[in-house]
Amino acid sequence: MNYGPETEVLIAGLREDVARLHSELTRYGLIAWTSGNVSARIPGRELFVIKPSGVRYDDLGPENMILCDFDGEVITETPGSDRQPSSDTAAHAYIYRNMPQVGGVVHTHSTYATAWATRGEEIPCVITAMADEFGGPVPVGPFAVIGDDSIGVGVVKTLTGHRSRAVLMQNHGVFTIGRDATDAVKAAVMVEDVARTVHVARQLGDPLPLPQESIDALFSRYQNVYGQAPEGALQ
Ligand SMILES: O=C(CO)[C@@H](O)[C@H](O)COP(=O)(O)O
Repeated sequence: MNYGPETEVLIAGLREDVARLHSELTRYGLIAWTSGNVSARIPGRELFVIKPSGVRYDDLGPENMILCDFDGEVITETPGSDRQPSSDTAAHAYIYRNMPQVGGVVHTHSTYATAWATRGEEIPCVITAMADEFGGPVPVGPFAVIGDDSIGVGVVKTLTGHRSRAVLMQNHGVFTIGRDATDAVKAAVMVEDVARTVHVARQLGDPLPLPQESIDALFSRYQNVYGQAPEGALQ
């Protein structure tokens, strides 16, 4: 299948990005063995690229990322199409179909965030870094078994209209969304960081809540002012 020169260049670039971004999950200790996955939407097309299922991270490359449509079907006769796509492909596809502002999706079983998910407990917004990055608590999504739309349905239901780009899927792990795949990977890194900090704080006592007006002000600054080229909140 050929989508024309402009789209083919986009697809090639996103294959490179998604393959490289998987190494960020190992770099930040967010995955074990072949767990987790990253995908990126092809702008302007009902297509996305995602990792192949169960392939070691050291063996991932642009050529084995898999191009799928928004029904989660592999586009045949494209690089990587000889393998099975991620077992979360249906979830990623559902998110792209139902959240047009989302350009990237990440799933991990990162330790501290997944520990919060096992309790079905949201991470309370008690540090300024959470206000900056998530605009409030990191919410919990419903328990859902892998393999069909149900995880995607839970992610979309929880995150639509929510400031957070991360959701703790009960008894399973983390899903994050972003403007692009890099943004979603950042959310996965940051949710594990804050999950760990708040977990440690809770071992020593009761963390003090942040005033809502401070959370709002911190989120607005971080999303609209912080850094070199702020792009504003995702939603
Ligand atoms: O949670 C699960 C399996 O229960 C999956 O999300 C794995 O963590 C990654 O699967 P692949 O992307 O390699 O298929």
